[in-house]
Amino acid sequence: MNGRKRMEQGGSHKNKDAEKPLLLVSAALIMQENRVLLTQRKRGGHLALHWEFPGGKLHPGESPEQALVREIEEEVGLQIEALTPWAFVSHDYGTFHLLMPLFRVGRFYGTPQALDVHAVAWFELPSLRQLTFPPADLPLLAQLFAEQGLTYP
Ligand SMILES: Nc1nc2c([nH]c(=O)n2[C@@H]2O[C@H](COP(=O)(O)OP(=O)(O)OP(=O)(O)O)[C@@H](O)[C@H]2O)c(=O)[nH]1
Repeated sequence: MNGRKRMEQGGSHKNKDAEKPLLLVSAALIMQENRVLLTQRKRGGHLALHWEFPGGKLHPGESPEQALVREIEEEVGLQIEALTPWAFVSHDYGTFHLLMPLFRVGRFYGTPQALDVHAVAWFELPSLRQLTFPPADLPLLAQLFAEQGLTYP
């Protein structure tokens, strides 16, 4: 069976041995003048009101890059280009396992709007220490800070 046939709605597929869904999510590192663009998750549901890197689940048949272009347009109304793989997360959330590539965005067009998120905002790196992030994001934040010669938290 090929990878596409094993995909389920919402970008997840079964890990045959553990029977734990693998959730495939694509996320964006969008930076401008030393500030990073983050979105805040909606009220209710998983990790409500946590800040995170904008992005979302892969739809069946999409590449991570295609999913990210679609999600960023839907969530914050930006058109993004020149995606470069930067890091990835592999995190066990208990009921599912998250696999999330984070792409650095080379170019974007438009002004961020909170279209399908609770909020969207630009943050100076040190101010990220005051925000609440999903546990899966902590290694990404450490890597982002280290790149700028800073430590997280
Ligand atoms: N976009 C994004 N998702 C993340 C990050 N960190 C992290 O753990 N996730 C997890 O990856 C999944 C993202 O999928 P999503 O945003 O489409 O999930 P959702 O539950 O809001 O979608 P849904 O309402 O369509 O079901 C969530 O389980 C979320 O908790 C991150 O930095 N960015």
